[in-house]
Amino acid sequence: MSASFDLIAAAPSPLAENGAINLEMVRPLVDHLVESGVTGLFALGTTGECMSLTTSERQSLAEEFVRSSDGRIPVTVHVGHNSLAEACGLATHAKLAGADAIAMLPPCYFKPNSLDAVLECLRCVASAGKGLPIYYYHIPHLTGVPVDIVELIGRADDTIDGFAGVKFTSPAVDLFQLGLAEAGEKTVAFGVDEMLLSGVLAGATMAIGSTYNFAAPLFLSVVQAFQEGDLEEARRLQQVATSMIHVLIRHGGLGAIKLAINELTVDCGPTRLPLRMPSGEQWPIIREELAEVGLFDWCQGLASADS
Ligand SMILES: CC(=O)N[C@@H]([C@@H](O)[C@H](O)[C@H](O)CO)[C@@H](O)CC(=O)C(=O)O
Repeated sequence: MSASFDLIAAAPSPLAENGAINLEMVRPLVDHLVESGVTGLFALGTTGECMSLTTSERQSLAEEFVRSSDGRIPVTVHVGHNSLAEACGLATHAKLAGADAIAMLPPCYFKPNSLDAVLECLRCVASAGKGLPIYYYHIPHLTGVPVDIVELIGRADDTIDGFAGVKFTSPAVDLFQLGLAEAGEKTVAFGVDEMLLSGVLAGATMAIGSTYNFAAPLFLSVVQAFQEGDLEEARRLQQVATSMIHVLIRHGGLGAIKLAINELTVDCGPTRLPLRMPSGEQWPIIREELAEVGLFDWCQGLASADS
């Protein structure tokens, strides 16, 4: 690839069959991610089921992700929490654990009702992170906290030490903001895998997503085709990726994505309620549909994974 592009895997949190965190599977997962071509990992975010874990479990997993990476790829730890006090504690812990950056979802039960309130929360957590780069995690369709990210970037850049940019996981209608934000020289990490090419066209130079855990080669090919000026090939490859994601959404969304990660890379165990995972018996059907849309043509290593 000519220009640099950061494809970052939103890592699942490995759990044992009884639902307890499984620290032993973190290193095998990180080893796989390092080999897969991703340039970073995002721990304890949505894919990591952050809101279903206790603070102590999140701290233990954060430590193990950092230890397992051992400097091979940067580790960003999501620290957002409905309790700002807990979020600040997680931010300080991430700093002490050696994380490379942190990210913060806004509190989403008692929701900040203005950009000023969002910035106040971000400032608290940034300060607790003691200078760690911090990204605002913008996912309004799940948090119910709408933010104009161009305005947020402008205000945060001037007033919040360590502010590094936005993790932008928002429906298409906001996509125009991404291009404007990129112009502001702050990093906007695009978080909608099924629209990666649209994000790249809008100017994104970083993407964070769940399906990059097992399909990084396919998505890296999308970006490479675009950078080489072959828009038709980039669109064709994006269509394979989007069809793949559609299969997984039809079979259960994040639960099906974690099942695919388990079956195609490293076994990270079940999801925690309220998330549900398709049963193992479903996998041959899902795998067949993934093969039909061409996933395994682009991820050779996966084709050999046990069906
Ligand atoms: C709502 C959601 O889970 N979005 C995912 C996407 O990667 C998503 O799984 C993918 O686009 C398929 O819909 C990521 O943006 C989430 C993420 O990066 C994280 O785990 O924090």
